[in-house]
Amino acid sequence: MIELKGLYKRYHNHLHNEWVLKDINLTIPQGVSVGLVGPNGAGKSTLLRLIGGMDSPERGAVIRRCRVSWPIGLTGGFKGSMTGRQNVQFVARVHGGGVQGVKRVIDFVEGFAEIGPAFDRPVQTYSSGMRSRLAFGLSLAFDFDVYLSDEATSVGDRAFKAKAKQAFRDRVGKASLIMVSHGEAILRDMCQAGIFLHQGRAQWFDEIDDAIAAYHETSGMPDSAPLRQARTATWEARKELRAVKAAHAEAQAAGADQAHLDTLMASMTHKRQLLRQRKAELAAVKEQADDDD
Ligand SMILES: Nc1ncnc2c1ncn2[C@@H]1O[C@H](COP(=O)(O)OP(=O)(O)OP(=O)(O)O)[C@@H](O)[C@H]1O
Repeated sequence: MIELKGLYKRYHNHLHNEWVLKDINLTIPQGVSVGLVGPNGAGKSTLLRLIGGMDSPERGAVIRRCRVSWPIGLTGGFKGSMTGRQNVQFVARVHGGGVQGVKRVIDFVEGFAEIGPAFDRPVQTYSSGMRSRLAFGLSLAFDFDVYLSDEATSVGDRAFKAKAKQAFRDRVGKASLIMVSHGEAILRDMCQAGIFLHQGRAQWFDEIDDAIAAYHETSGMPDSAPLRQARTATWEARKELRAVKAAHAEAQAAGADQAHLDTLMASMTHKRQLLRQRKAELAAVKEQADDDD
């Protein structure tokens, strides 16, 4: 669980002296993945940095009752003159875990980043995509309860993004995600709840769809009734699929008999088909809405 208590944040410079965040009070429950939404400059990245402890609030407190990662893909912390391997080794040592732990982290990052011999070259010779691969691998090498992800820092090519997404999916049930993205599809895909940031204030929504709808509402492009309906139907289908997946994982862990597992598998296939159908319907409604504009 993460508690945000009376958070205030502003930056002091010649351009900026306004509150970016004003009196934010929220509790993020354990195991719930959350998307941060809001317009450019609303303070999403700022809030994520405060949650991760990369920056401190002017007033208030962030109480972390779990292990929280640094923002995934953050490349700023690497030492350019050291190789990828040396950088990873350094972070792994700082985190403890002994010789075996350090070796496990290095092996994981080398395998995950897939940058070949460049792993043994100085980081200052890397392209931004290569740095990003190294940083992603490094974040995912540690078992955090909550991973932070900011699209501003998590660049990478398509194939690599898919790999990172899969890595998150594999952790569902074990860890959760707090994510900043303007990509609504990825937010819907990865998050259950949402925080909508607007004019320094934060509003919590149990459903990411409702947070996105609130954002659309205030940005002057409210969703039409058919679009809202199609979104809700897609959301319901996604929720049902998640529930069956969780039941299957639980049954498997508890050593349930094969017949029960088969029934759950069949149900999963059905729910997947249903979700595909709902997504297609949603895409059609969106296309219609775009044509009407
Ligand atoms: N280091 C900084 N120094 C001064 N001002 C900053 C700094 N970081 C952010 N800001 C300002 O704080 C406000 C919130 O920025 P932030 O990056 O948190 O917003 P955001 O919602 O993540 O935006 P975007 O969607 O454009 O990425 C902006 O007005 C920005 O200019």
